[in-house]
Amino acid sequence: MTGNQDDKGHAVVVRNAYKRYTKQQTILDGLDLTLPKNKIYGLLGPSGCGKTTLLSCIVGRMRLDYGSIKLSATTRRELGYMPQDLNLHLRLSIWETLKFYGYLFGMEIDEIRKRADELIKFLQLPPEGRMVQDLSGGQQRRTSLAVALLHNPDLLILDEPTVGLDPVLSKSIWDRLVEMTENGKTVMITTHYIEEARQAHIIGLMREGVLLAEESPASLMARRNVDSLETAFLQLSQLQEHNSKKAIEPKAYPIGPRPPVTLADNTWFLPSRFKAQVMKNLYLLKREHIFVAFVFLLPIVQMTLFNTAIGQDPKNLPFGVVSYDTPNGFADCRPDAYHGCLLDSSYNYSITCKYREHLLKKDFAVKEFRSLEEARSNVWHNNIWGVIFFNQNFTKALGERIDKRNRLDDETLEMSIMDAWIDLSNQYIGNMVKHSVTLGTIDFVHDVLKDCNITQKLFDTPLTYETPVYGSMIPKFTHFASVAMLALCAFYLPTILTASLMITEKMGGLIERIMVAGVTFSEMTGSMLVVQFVVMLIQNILSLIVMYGFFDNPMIGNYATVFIVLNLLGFGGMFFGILIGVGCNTYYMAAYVGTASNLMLVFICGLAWPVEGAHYLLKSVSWMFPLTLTTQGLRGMTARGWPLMHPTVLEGVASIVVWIGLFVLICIVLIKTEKGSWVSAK
Ligand SMILES: Nc1ncnc2c1ncn2[C@@H]1O[C@H](COP(=O)(O)OP(=O)(O)OP(=O)(O)O)[C@@H](O)[C@H]1O
Repeated sequence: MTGNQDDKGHAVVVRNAYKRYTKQQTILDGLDLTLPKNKIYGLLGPSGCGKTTLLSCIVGRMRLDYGSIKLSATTRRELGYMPQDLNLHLRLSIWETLKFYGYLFGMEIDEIRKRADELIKFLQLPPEGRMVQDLSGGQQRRTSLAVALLHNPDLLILDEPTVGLDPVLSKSIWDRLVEMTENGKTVMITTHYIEEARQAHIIGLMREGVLLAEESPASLMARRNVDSLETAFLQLSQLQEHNSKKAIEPKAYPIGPRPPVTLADNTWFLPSRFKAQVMKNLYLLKREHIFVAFVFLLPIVQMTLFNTAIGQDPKNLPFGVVSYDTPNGFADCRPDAYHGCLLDSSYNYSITCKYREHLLKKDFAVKEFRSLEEARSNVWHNNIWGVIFFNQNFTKALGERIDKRNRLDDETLEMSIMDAWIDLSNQYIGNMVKHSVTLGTIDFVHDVLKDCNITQKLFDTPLTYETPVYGSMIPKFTHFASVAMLALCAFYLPTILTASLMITEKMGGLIERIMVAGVTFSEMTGSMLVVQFVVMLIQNILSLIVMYGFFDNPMIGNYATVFIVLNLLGFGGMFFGILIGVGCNTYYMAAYVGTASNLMLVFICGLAWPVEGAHYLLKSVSWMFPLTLTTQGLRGMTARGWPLMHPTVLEGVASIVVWIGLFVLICIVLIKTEKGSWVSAK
């Protein structure tokens, strides 16, 4: 910020400051403020007049719309800030909080210990192991004040530090502030207790976005000829109201440069601040036993549920059989009796008994009906999934069909055919029933031919499927979807965790406070990534163990390379979570974005159904989405044993790397254009 020569010797100089949140209300209306060094400046004004807004702009938490702010402080360490709201991590103890902020300000542990002991005593704080959330409101505010005083800053900005304190403690705080100014410090303080501000060296009376007065309490009262600050303020307010009624032209709102408050250590990355953030994240994680257990249990539960609930063929489906070929129904079926070749003259049994055996082998719950009408009525009433019907003399007709083949009359051919009626309202079960009945019938015919020593191939379609090049002879849906499930979890579990952590910190104003302490976006996200990287590694290991160790999913590739690609997806998920955190200010919004994108990716990226089957327009853009190519690469690695250097796998890796870059880019654009932000205030 620029200033002139007169600004030398001043700790804070605000010139022609304008700020508004909405066009309807101007909060700072060309405000000028001067705070000389080594003084206490008491900023007073009615509730809602803009005191907090002004302080937020001074500490760099927000930016003016127009005007300038100059600080004598050149580094963040020289600035101490106590916001109006608590803005502290509730799940940290007093000591952990002080240690965290101490490290943020580059202090050594011995120094932090010494200052913490002194402040805990001075501010009468409870034992340092107590969590902030378990403190009373007053104790929380005192902890907040301790954080502002911890690093012994040259410039202290305190937003209502004495609210809710008993008068004795309040007085001792004021005494301490006076003492600090005698030792070269400067203090700016807001308070609702106007008379309390008598101890300030300068008073700024703020109203309707400007300062009505800026002078020492004594001269302020003397000039108005009153003996209380309250009365002086009242008089000035009345005068301002009178003058503003006379003003005819509304003032234009200026548009122009608004450089941010920049302090020397506002560098993009400082290892000490990064370390402090990592430490804080670990403290928080350590405290959340149940949450951590949940985070690690989630992939196990997801993978187990997926493998046990999805993709398995339904068993014991009720299926009807009507056989007019057995006069007394299946009661006549005696397994020892119907062995042998049905072409033999001694063969006197219904072959449909054998067919029933094959249906049972296909895990159908076979129900016998004596009439076709009754059976079909049961299909109609959803009691059975279908019915198969055998004509009278089916055994004889089948025997003739095998024996005579090309000399068969139409009637016998017709009699040797079974008819089936199937409920196809449920596509998956219907197809599965059809498939099982067909397979059962093929097995049955093979069995019959074998008993008669006739080569089975004679009655087969002229096509043989040899051992598959990749995959198993009977592919399962789970084999297709297992990789999709892995990819989805690897991407979304970190997304959920990152987005929720960011929004928690954002909503509590925590990010804003640590930002004032100098923490940058890269340090904050970097520290999150480090902690979450470990979480992600464990989650992905657990997912792989359950998916391939406990369940029979195809895995002929290299576990290490699959693991690497999964973790890349995890990084993609983390950066997507950061983007959600930057773009959304509430959990609701984040939940909607997360859920909507999840569903969209499942459909677009070929996770629930092969991309090859999608609409051609969708198919042509599907590859662009984050999970499509990477999942295809992973599928090739697990089911086909492709190495990391296989072109398709490399395409998948490149795709997620590009997406990570894109997420970072969008975050940066959102922050720079202030459309989204990693803090709530703007
Ligand atoms: N994020 C925001 N969006 C819109 N309006 C806001 C926002 N923050 C504050 N305001 C409005 O700006 C005005 C000034 O608020 P500010 O918190 O700066 O006042 P204050 O003087 O500190 O009040 P108090 O003494 O009650 O803390 C208020 O009318 C408030 O409603």
